[in-house]
Amino acid sequence: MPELAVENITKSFHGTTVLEDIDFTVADGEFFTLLGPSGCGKSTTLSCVAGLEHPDSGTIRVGDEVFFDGLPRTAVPPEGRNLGLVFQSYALWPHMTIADNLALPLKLRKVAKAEQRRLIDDALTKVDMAHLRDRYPHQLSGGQQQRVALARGIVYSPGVLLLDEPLSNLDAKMRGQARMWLKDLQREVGITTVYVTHDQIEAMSLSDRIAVFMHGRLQQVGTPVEVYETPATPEVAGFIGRCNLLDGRIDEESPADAKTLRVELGTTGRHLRVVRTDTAPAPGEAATVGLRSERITLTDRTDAEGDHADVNVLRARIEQCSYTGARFEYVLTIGDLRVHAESAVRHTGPEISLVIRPEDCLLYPRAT
Ligand SMILES: Nc1ncnc2c1ncn2[C@@H]1O[C@H](COP(=O)(O)OP(=O)(O)OP(=O)(O)O)[C@@H](O)[C@H]1O
Repeated sequence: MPELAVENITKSFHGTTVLEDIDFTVADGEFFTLLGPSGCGKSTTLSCVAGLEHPDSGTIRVGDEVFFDGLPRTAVPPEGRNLGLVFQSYALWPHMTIADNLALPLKLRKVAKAEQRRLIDDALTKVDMAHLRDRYPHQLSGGQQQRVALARGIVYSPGVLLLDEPLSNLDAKMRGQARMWLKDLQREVGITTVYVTHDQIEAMSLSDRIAVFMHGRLQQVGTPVEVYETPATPEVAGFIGRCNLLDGRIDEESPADAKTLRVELGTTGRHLRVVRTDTAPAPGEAATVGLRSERITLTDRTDAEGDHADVNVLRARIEQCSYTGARFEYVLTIGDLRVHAESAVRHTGPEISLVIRPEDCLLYPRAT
């Protein structure tokens, strides 16, 4: 299966731009996720790949086969694209048995009867539903209906599987289980998959690579580790995981040649030493520091503030502490800055020390 390429697509609805210059490629067999908050354009992008919507410009192709081209205008209809589609609503026909629901796309493709039976059994076996082939959709649980919808998406061996929030109707526990078998299924079938979700845990645990969308633009494409460890923008850092975004200014005294920079934190009069990056703002310029809540170490010790053998130590006040079972989540204040932190240990405060490694601080120019 050649790669799926989405090249510079733009799309407006009623004069409002909802996709701006979206550009990515999905490799053969890859699990590729479009992730972002509600309304950022994920589903519209998927619909453009499926042929249910047409971009205003750009190109969508699989290898040399062009599905859409703005110039000259080419638009292959959805049924000509050989894609498997599974949506949040399972869209199974209620008056048909599970086997008949799967037979429908095969009949449309004029597959011989005996072959239909073999393909249906094969697809239902893959999702562990072969024993329920003669039931009707209303006789199945939500999770079982979702498996059937997936079996129907792969029964005719499409070139690419497009999944739009397929697990979002399931409860939290079922979603966790469904994630695991979906990943196993995708590996077993080896099918190129484009997956839409606003759930970062789902994206992180399922994907080979993630495309992070915000306001109709692609912010970053990378592996789960890349988007988590080196988010391209403060927005990506803030969307994936729990990340404090602290406004500051690069200290005028920061030496230009050192590996680290000092950032004055807002108006607190406190400083944080952070690792210098290629895109670091110059001394005196406004900066945003991203600090993941789980990378902050909390200690009751009353170490003096400042640099301590390669770590920062800051004193803070505990404003709130919530017990979530696995850990305690804290809201802390450093002067007028609010910081979220977490720990496996209960600290009663009211004063506490934060230990922060410079390499755990993400540094960005502050957006004006
Ligand atoms: N048919 C349409 N007509 C007008 N506006 C639309 C249409 N479809 C989508 N939009 C708008 O385009 C923007 C992107 O919508 P889209 O459904 O792609 O977002 P999304 O990221 O998938 O969000 P969600 O996670 O809530 O489904 C939104 O502002 C939406 O209101």
